[in-house]
Amino acid sequence: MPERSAASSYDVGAQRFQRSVPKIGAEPDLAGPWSMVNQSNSKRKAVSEMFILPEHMRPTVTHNDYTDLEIPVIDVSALFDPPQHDEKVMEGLVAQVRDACLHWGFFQIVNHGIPEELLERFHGQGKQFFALPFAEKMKVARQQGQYTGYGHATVKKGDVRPWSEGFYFANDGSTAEFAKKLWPEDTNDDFLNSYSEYNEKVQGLSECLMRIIVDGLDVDPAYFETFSKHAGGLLRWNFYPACPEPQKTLGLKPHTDFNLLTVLHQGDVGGLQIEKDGKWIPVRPRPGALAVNIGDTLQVLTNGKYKSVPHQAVVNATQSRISSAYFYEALPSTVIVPHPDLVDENNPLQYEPFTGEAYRVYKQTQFLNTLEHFVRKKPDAE
Ligand SMILES: O=C(O)CCC(=O)C(=O)O
Ligand SMILES: [Fe+2]
Repeated sequence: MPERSAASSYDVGAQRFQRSVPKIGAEPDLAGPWSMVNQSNSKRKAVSEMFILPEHMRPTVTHNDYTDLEIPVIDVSALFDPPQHDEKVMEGLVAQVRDACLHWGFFQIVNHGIPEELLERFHGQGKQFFALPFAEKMKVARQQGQYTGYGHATVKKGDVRPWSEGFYFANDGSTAEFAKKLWPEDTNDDFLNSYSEYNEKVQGLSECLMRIIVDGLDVDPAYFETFSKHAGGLLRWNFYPACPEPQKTLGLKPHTDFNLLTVLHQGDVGGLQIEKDGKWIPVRPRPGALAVNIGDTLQVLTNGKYKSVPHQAVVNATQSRISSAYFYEALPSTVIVPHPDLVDENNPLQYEPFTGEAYRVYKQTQFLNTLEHFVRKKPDAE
């Protein structure tokens, strides 16, 4: 249960909704970062108790147990090449994306226009950052009420620790501040440049993806502009050190993402798993490809038509791994309400209105199934 809560209400059309919304209570978990616990002896043979999950929560499928199940891989070059004016090619792309959103909530993309060199350069900076001594990294620790910096925004005191560390970036000047704290003598241009180049490219790509995702819904696209017009993104590096007992812990516990859509650079080591029909499916990394998943906000805007896919990250005994997740999201203050054209007698309104802010806060208390908190109660239960 949240420690503190506040009532908040939104007016939407003629209706007024009241929600109990927890305040930002999650303290940055200074007891948590992986390197603090493991700084003195990262080669130890056993995993500290605080990372060990109860048996029923442990991973059931290893990081590289790839199956033949066809996770969609979509060539999106039509977004950039001259064929974008060729209706047939665009229609084909929209149809593939629509199919993936309906059946998977997830797909991989190739020929997406972000150079592999840039992906590698940005990851290289991540590797250097996480290799810094713990005390150095703590100079940029996430502060209470903030979403940027070093730490895990979704981990609370008392949780079993994830076998990972995170670093959150926002495009608001905080990255330059972090660079100054980490490298006061010389602000490490490579760190700042690779972040801003990658951020700009991945933001542009997310905008294009959002447009083709919306095109596949066959509804008035203008409605979505309210949410995507001011959309921005939070970026997170996830670092998963090699783990002596990978079967007892998880790099990231099962969750859905909160936002419109996520563009993930998996790196070249497996670890990402998505849930499909009640089974965990490892996603085989493809050189240069990016993974895309639908987030909870888009699930709500489509009134549940497109599903936000549950996913998790497992770790392995020999290789560390780094991933970068770009969370393309509506302005946190925007009230999220399903598209009216997707609500009818056969598809009743599924969610109560909420803001991204309220959702983010709630996510800190409940990592998986966060959206359940905002599911509309059946009229007879009201
Ligand atoms: O690292 C991964 O493969 C998954 C990352 C992820 O799910 C996240 O950052 O939300
Ligand atoms: Fe995620």
